[in-house]
Amino acid sequence: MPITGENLIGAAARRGGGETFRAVEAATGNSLEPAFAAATPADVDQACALAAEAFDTYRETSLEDRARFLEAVAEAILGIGDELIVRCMAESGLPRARLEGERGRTVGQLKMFAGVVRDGGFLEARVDPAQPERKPLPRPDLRLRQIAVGPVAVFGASNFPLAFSVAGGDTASALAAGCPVVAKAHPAHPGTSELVGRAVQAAVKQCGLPEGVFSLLMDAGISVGQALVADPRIAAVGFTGSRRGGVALMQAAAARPVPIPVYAEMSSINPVVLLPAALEARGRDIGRAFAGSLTLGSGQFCTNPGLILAVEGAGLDGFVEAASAALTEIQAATMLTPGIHKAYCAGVAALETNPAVTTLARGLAGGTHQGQAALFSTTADAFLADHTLAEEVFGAASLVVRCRDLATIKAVLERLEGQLTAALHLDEADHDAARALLPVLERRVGRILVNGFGTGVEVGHAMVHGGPYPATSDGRTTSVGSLAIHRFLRPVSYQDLPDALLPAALKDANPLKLWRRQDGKAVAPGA
Ligand SMILES: NC(=O)C1=CN([C@@H]2O[C@H](COP(=O)(O)OP(=O)(O)OC[C@H]3O[C@@H](n4cnc5c(N)ncnc54)[C@H](O)[C@@H]3O)[C@@H](O)[C@H]2O)C=CC1
Ligand SMILES: O=C(O)CCC(=O)C(=O)O
Repeated sequence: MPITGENLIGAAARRGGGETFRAVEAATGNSLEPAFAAATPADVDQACALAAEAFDTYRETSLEDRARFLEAVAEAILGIGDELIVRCMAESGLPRARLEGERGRTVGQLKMFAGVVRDGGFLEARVDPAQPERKPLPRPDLRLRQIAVGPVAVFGASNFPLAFSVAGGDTASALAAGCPVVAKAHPAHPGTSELVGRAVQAAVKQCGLPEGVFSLLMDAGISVGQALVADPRIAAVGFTGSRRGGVALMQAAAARPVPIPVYAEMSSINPVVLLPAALEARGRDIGRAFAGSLTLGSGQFCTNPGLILAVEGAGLDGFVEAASAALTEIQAATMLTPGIHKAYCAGVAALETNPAVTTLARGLAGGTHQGQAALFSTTADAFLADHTLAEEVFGAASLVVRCRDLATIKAVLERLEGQLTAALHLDEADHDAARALLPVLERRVGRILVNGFGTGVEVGHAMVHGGPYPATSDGRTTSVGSLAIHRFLRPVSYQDLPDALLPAALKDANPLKLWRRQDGKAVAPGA
């Protein structure tokens, strides 16, 4: 499939009239063909108009048709073949195996949402039948279902060019909810975005859906994104990226005459707590495993373990020695963009020159665009006194905070901002200590894990990839897993509507065969 550099607006592919830009080969910094042209305000307007036009038809597609559409998108992505992986490797600098795995995750995610749609449970159908005889007042017939919120703007992430981009988790969950999507391609991988966008476009056509169900807009700057979020037809936003970008979109969305929700996944340093018995028994092993997680994908994961908390002592020394030894042998790896590499180097330099911080280890030095791993340490007092030490350094850098005792670990956790994940390394003798930390962690993070690291999010029904601000803009939700669909739904009640006018999910005969809540109790279809 040739990459043309066009915007995909409904069923059309049209060259933008805005500024031109080229993708950059991550490893060399060289420009790649072809030239892309940014969408114009008229393109944004048309994509939003088509999305609004498609909305009422698309949101009432049958559950089976919508599920088949999601599966068709998955098949179309696979149908691109190796060309997708090759282009994505060039644009992102990520290795083949990682991108093949990420493609599998993207396709699996779409198929999982197809299953969620077929199941129909997300509609949360509730029926409170009328009670005309109730005293002192009769009760009306009340029924509730969830409906799609409207067209959703999705911002692809730089660090997951497939699973968190054009047809990634935000798009899959929005389409599953019944929302048309207008995607804004990340300028770090426009060719990958176009290939995936064309696959979605083809699936829309193949399934006979209105063309406005999906559009894809290009821009190397921020004006298309700003226009998209400001457009009155956009009803919600999905975003993964920097805190600055996410906050800018939150502000743009809040400043509209009709504000809309922004679901932004932003920064996180993902504390890892090493508890004493585990540290004593296997500190070195944990250190080696940590070095692997830290440097995965050149550290460009928002789940990257950026902060280690432990009580000082021989166990922690063993961890540090083993982690440092492993890191000094790890090759530097190409980062996603020159900008991200520059930001990483600046973050590392700030830690290196901070008088309260000691450099424990650096990975092997690399080429111009390669990130060199870094491990630092500081004391709890210094960490608590300097808020810059708690800022995300996006890449393979981490800070060990030496604590006096468990109470100090708890005090540090209490002071952290919201996080996506927290990991506890523990043995049975650490259970009491862990029990004391769990309430703090529950308040601070979206996912708590034991004897592992947060990198590599499982896509499933019980996953939360979210967390309190600034990990995300709205800690009540997740951007990964089936619960993500709820970001793009809202409940509507139907009072005393005749059966003929009720949506199928709520009709007396329950034609969709849904589990429903009748008077608050779960009732099986046919019961
Ligand atoms: N925590 C995380 O998951 C991630 C964090 N980052 C951090 O973000 C930095 C920059 O990386 P990017 O991927 O380029 O993220 P970014 O936040 O700068 O950009 C992401 C997307 O949002 C758009 N955007 C950004 N600011 C905007 C604004 N004010 N108005 C409208 N649209 C806007 C961009 O055009 C792009 O499409 C990295 O160096 C890293 O520090 C990046 C990726 C993931
Ligand atoms: O660790 C993962 O699998 C996902 C990480 C993520 O969501 C991100 O880096 O943006």
